Order: sequence, then C-alpha cells, then structure tokens
Amino acid sequence: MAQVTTATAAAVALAEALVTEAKRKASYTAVDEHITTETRVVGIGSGSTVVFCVERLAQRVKSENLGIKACIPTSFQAKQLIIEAGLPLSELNQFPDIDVAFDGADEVDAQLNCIKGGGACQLQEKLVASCAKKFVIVADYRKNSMVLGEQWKLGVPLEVIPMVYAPLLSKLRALGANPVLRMAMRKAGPVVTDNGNFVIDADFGGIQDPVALERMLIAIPGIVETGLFCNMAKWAYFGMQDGSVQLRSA
Ligand SMILES: O=C[C@H](O)[C@H](O)[C@H](O)COP(=O)(O)O
Repeated sequence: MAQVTTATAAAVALAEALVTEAKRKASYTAVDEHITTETRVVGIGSGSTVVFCVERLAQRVKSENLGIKACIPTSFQAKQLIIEAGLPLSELNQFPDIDVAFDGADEVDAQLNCIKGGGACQLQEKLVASCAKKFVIVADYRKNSMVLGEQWKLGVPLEVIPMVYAPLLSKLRALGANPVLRMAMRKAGPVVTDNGNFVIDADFGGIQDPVALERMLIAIPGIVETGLFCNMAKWAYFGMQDGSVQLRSA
C-alpha cells in the first residue's frame, strides 16, 4: 500500500513539473517574441502562468537595453510580481496606451476566445487587455480547446455586485446555467475580488457562441464583468507536454 502511495505521489509530482515547465516555456517564448527595444508599456496579467512572463521580462530588462517605462498590473498579485521583480509599476490613468499585455487563460477556443477569471481577476484583466495594442495569452496544453466549456468545467466566472448575488443566481438559472457563488477557501464566506465584489461561476456547458453569451450576460444589471474574453487575443502560446511551444494566432 505504501509503495502504491509513493508511486502515485511521484506521478503527481511529475505531472505538476511538466505543467510548470510548459507554463515557463510558453511565457518565455511569448515575451521573447513580443518585447522589443520599441516596447514602452507592458500589461501584466494574473495567475500562475504569467509569473514566468514577469520572470523573463525582468531577466531581459537586466541584460538588455530595453526601454520599458511602465508595467500595468491586473490584480494585487500582479502588482506584487512587478514590485518584487524590480520592474516599473504604474497604472492605466498614467499610461492609458499599453504596447503589449500578457495574460493566462483558463481555456482558449479555436478563435482564441477565452474563459478567464479562475483567480477572480477578470475585471481588471479585461480593462488592461482593452487598452493594449497586443493581447497575448500564455498557457499550458490543458487550456488548449476548440469550444469553451469543454475543458474548463467550473463555469464562466462573473464578477457581481454583492447586494444582488441571489437574484443573479435565479436569473442565471432561468437562462439555463448552473451558477454557484464562489466560496473562499481559508475565510468563512464568499470570495471577495480586488474590487470588493463577489464571483458567480456559471456553467453553461459547451459554449457555441461566446460572443452572444457575453453580450447577454453583460446586459444583466449587477454583472460587472464576465470572464469571457471574445475577439481580444491575437496570439496564444501553449507550452506542450513534449516541451515544445505551439503558437495559435488570429
Ligand atoms: O483570474 C485569473 C486569471 O484570469 C488567470 O489568468 C487565469 O485563471 C489563468 O490562470 P493560470 O495561469 O494560473 O492557469
């Protein structure tokens, strides 16, 4: 029994190492292909993959004569990453035009539409992406999909105003979704976003028309932002299991 447990633990550790390496390779390739001596303002997404974009950016800033003037964060986590890497931290109101923004995704479909917000950061992420000339996704092979909702089974993350979470759950059920209020792990009660809102994860199954779904959801009072990012990313870099990086571009 103990041998089986050890073998299982070793297999899990190996799988995790593969995924981490895939994230690192996708991120390094994306940064190397999109950061040039012309780049001034960089958007920094949130999550575990974009950590490696910041790592690579910091390496290049130290070793090359780059002219990066500002990094714009999409969350508390991104802000900490920028500060810890010694990169110049700023905000959209000071630098409204971003040359390139890097971000992770929970799932990416054939048209590069994405589900984002697994870490509850989709509101600021979409604001930053909307101000970027280039929006680049970095991800591991598990996120590579054809239809949204096929790989990511937790539903579309919706940032919502706390005072209407219960009416929103009813309205989403009436639309055919299976919605749940996201609960915190080490705090009693719901997850509270960086903006003081709640998150509802609404499972719609396979999403054939994400553009129409996003339009419908954002029109509902109380839904501040959706985790559907449609027609925003033009490049998606996937770190693959075999160590290669696959680029899909729109
Ligand atoms: O709210 C979180 C963000 O949308 C992340 O970019 C997304 O969840 C992907 O995160 P990770 O790179 O950790 O898979």
